[in-house]
Amino acid sequence: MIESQPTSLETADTVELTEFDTALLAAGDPGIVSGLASLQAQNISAWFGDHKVLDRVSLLMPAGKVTALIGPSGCGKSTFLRTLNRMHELVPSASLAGEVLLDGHDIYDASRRITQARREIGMVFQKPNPFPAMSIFDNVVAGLALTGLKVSKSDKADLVEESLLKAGLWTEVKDRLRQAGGGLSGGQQQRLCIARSLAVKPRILLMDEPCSALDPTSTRRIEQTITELSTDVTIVIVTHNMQQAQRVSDQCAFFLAEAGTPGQIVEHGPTDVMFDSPQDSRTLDYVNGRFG
Ligand SMILES: Nc1ncnc2c1ncn2[C@@H]1O[C@H](COP(=O)(O)OP(=O)(O)OP(=O)(O)O)[C@@H](O)[C@H]1O
Repeated sequence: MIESQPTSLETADTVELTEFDTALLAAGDPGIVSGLASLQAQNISAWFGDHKVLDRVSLLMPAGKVTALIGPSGCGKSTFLRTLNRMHELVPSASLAGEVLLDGHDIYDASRRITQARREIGMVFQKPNPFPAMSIFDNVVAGLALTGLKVSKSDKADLVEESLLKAGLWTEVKDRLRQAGGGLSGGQQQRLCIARSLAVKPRILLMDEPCSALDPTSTRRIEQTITELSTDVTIVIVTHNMQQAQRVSDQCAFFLAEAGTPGQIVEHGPTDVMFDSPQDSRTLDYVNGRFG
């Protein structure tokens, strides 16, 4: 089959909530379900303008497991991650081919709304990005309005506690919930961002190098949080830290873009196999730090 680049992003959609979205969400959209889910990328290709950066990448990210995306700089890991919750299309020149199945349903299907994908598939970024002047409490619930979810005032307090507990931050902040999020340490801010993502009850959590701006102690605390979360939410994490991939992930996918070609997955499999006895010598060289 010859693959052609889409002339425009057929997935182009508005990020703003329409009245229709808000009404459906408030009414309890039957299309939005909760609970553990798998994510399956099928033949994902991605472009920025004419520059093809991913070539027919397929990967199953099983429910309740942590999948680590590893590989040298520029091989398309972050781009791939951003195709998994429809963030790639926010770049004006971006285009995409392929499917991303959330529990078997394509998130790019024309009948599905972009807000639904964003609610079910949350994301935590490299640099902690809480709203600095906003209170810790308000930071946690900030995502509710953006995804159109309505929660009563009394339920909000429970949701804040539950989300901070899951993110491993509750005991450190429970007595200062009304203080500004910007007053927390970098590691605490990142756990606050995790709590904010968890408050909308995502089924998948995407994490793009979530510890790269943190010290070793904060990094270990986030890794512990990732391990605890994986019973509730399927996690996909991009990391350059091979020890971290070994510590937190159940399976790894090794990406490579050789000699200017678009990124592809060289191989993927259980983390211990990928580190101890991978099939491809390039994987062995990479995980042993011989390049990248
Ligand atoms: N917004 C953008 N516009 C144009 N090109 C981009 C954009 N973002 C990424 N690219 C290009 O896409 C390719 C893949 O980049 P990407 O950030 O996905 O790789 P990566 O493996 O995540 O790299 P790193 O590990 O350094 O973060 C690179 O060639 C990069 O220059």
